[in-house]
Amino acid sequence: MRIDVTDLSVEVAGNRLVHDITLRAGSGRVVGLVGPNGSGKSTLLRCVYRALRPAAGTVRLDDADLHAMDARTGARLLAALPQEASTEFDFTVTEVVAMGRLPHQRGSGRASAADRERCTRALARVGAGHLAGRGFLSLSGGEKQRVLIARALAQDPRVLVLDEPTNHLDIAQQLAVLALVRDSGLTVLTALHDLNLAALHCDELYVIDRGRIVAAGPPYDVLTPELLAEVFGVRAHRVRHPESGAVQLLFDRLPAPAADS
Ligand SMILES: Nc1ncnc2c1ncn2[C@@H]1O[C@H](COP(=O)(O)OP(=O)(O)OP(=O)(O)O)[C@@H](O)[C@H]1O
Repeated sequence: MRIDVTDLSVEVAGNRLVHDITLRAGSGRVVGLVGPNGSGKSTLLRCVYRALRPAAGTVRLDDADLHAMDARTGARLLAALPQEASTEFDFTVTEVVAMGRLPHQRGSGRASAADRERCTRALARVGAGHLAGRGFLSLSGGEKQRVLIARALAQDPRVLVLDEPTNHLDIAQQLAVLALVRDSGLTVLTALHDLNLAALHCDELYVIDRGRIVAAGPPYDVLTPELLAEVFGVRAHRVRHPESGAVQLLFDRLPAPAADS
């Protein structure tokens, strides 16, 4: 299933934070959204997963307008990992993951054996099966993140929208989660801070700066030293991974501008 964002603008409290964004994640593609702090990544993604309504423009899944769908239909197609997921109550891990099944349940809303099986499998896929009986609030940041990814997988969506899925994860878990996301075969739109992880795991990248898309394409074409200086204010040197050949970046601070004499 394809995600098409067309001419999307988003306003929060009367401020336009995201301007005229058009992007596409083709079916089964992993598309990364990168940009400096405060550039609008979360605001854009929140509108894609319907926590915000667009001020203008559309988000479509194949040809269906996501913001015109009822909540249950939308939740069967799209699962999200928000950046700051708050669970106010101390649910168990099993209960949190089971929330992912709600869009599929009718009537009593009771989980079936098949629902429970899906939840167990989703937890196992993120290596968190041993946490099933724990209280969610007692988990470490990385453990919480994995449980929330399991909830999104248990939702059995066609499309995943992820805001910083590697937050709080150690390096082994970062690589494991991104490999899992890739291997899911789902269409993925994900914000990532780590440009090297983005280069390794994404088919295409969109770069957002001050609420506007400023570059798009395959990682090697997008992550140029010129763009990284311009948008992120860093000096970057590109190398090839010695085994995979993937582009990787080495960073330095840009030299300070010469003082006026
Ligand atoms: N409710 C709000 N009212 C006013 N400004 C807001 C509000 N929410 C977000 N902003 C501002 O909008 C801009 C974009 O925020 P957003 O969270 O989308 O950026 P981001 O790219 O996800 O940042 P980060 O990488 O730091 O997570 C920021 O300058 C932020 O301060």
